[in-house]
Amino acid sequence: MSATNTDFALAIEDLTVSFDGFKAIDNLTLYIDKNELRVVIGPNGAGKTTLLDLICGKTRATGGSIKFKNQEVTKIAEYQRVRLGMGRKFQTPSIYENLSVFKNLEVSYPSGRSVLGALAFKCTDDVRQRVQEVAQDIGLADKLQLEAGLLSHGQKQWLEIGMLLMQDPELLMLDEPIAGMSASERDQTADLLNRICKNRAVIVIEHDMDFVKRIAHKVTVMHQGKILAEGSMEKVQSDPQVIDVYLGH
Ligand SMILES: Nc1ncnc2c1ncn2[C@@H]1O[C@H](COP(=O)(O)OP(=O)(O)OP(=O)(O)O)[C@@H](O)[C@H]1O
Repeated sequence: MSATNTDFALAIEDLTVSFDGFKAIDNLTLYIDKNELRVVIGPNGAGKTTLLDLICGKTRATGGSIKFKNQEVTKIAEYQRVRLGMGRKFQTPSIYENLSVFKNLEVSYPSGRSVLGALAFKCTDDVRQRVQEVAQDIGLADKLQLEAGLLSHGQKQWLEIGMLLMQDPELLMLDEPIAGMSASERDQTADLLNRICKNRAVIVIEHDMDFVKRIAHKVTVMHQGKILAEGSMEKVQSDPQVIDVYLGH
């Protein structure tokens, strides 16, 4: 396999990052297909969050390469990666609590991204239509006029995913999306993720194995900054090394 293959949404090769000599990501190679939902699992400190930090540009790699849609992005800034079509959701929601759900989605439309764009921004029919589509996807179509601060914890997480979807990203990264959610919110989040990975690649970091089973096309198991195992849920679950370092605990 080679990163010249244009069929990958994301091609990561020999990626390394050192913090004061400690390799949090150690020569890691990973390929994500278009429209693939990949779940990354592994014990605490395995390097999962650091991997997403490197992909989105929050942290700079010490070595190796990250290609997004066959374009080298390893050295470009975080905002430039967003413009190319990457979206990253962090664990704490960053919604505008005192604006309506509609407004939260509207201000996330790409033309509002620059200061000039935001000043000149008009809520056209295109924007309204996009807000409606995204609201359907995230299950908040009947909550558009509600103040976002009044949503439940789970609904706030979905709204934040919706704000990323407004930009129609081709790669979406989610770090523990069901943390703190009720059982029914977890079920709905699984359905939501299964819906939104139809048009884009999605990488999810998750610890809840029942949830992983419901969403993963493929699972990558990380350990000490490297990939320990990769493949279907069944394959990694029955891998003795994975049971030893992660699932058996
Ligand atoms: N900026 C940094 N400076 C120094 N060390 C760091 C930095 N970021 C991460 N690390 C270290 O890198 C290792 C991997 O951390 P990371 O948060 O990526 O693990 P993780 O797999 O996401 O763990 P968890 O499941 O607990 O979130 C840890 O040992 C962490 O202490």
